Amino acid sequence: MRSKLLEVEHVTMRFGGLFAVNDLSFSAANRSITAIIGPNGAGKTTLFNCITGFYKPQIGRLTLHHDDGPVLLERLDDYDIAKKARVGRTFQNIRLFARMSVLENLIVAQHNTLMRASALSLAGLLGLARYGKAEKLAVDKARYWLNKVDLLDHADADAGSLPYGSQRRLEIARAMCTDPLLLCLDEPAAGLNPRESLELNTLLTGIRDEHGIGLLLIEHDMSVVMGISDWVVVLDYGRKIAEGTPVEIRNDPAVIRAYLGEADDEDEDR
Ligand SMILES: Nc1ncnc2c1ncn2[C@@H]1O[C@H](COP(=O)(O)OP(=O)(O)OP(=O)(O)O)[C@@H](O)[C@H]1O
Repeated sequence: MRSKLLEVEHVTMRFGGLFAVNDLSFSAANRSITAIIGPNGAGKTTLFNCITGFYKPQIGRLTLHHDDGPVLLERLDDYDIAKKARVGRTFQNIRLFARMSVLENLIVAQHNTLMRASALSLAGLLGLARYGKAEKLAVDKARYWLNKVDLLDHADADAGSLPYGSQRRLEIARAMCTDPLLLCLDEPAAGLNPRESLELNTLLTGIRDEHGIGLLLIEHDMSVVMGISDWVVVLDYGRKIAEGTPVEIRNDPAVIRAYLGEADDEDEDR
């Protein structure tokens, strides 16, 4: 069943006099893919940075609905947003540990769980059973996600040596290893060729359908947005100008105007 997972209420983020996000409200459901689209500079990444704790919005509320109650994201420190609120993220510019192996990148992502099991490393150092079990689970989970993103054969390669499209998939696997309830993806299709974009669509719909989490997606590639989104929110100059299903958004005059930069009536009258 789809229920409200993320609620964004009247969020405003200003940089000096510039309203990067301006009185923005919408919600994203669990078990669904919500795309945030809009022209360059519309405020999409700033919104992600507010959700993931990199920025604190000056106004507004960001609520993540867990089974056992709501979590107010803007009140948490950024590291707690991943750990306690269970919000995962990938970045516009890939941020892997390039000199670590593909598998190691996924183990490091689970460092919180391993640290807990090691009682802050003493048990780990002593090789206690609890730590050994947690370590095995971490490796199993890493291998599960490597298989999902078709990188199991490259587990021992340096992450930095992978082709670009594979690094993008590895970033998604790394985020999934943290067991997020909400996965925020910042332009996951950037730089992918059409075949890789199609594979990405399959991966993301699989995550939605098999793992039952919510995905929030910033994306310029309309084949991805229109192909896999359940709901689309459109921003322009920090404000929401439309939201709806992909079909509704494709035909929305305000959206077409924002993207094509059509002259408004005032300009036409001159
Ligand atoms: N740290 C900052 N300081 C000042 N202005 C900023 C900062 N971050 C973003 N902005 C401005 O806020 C506005 C929104 O930027 P943002 O990066 O959120 O847009 P975007 O929709 O993600 O754009 P793109 O599609 O190009 O990535 C832009 O005008 C940008 O220049």
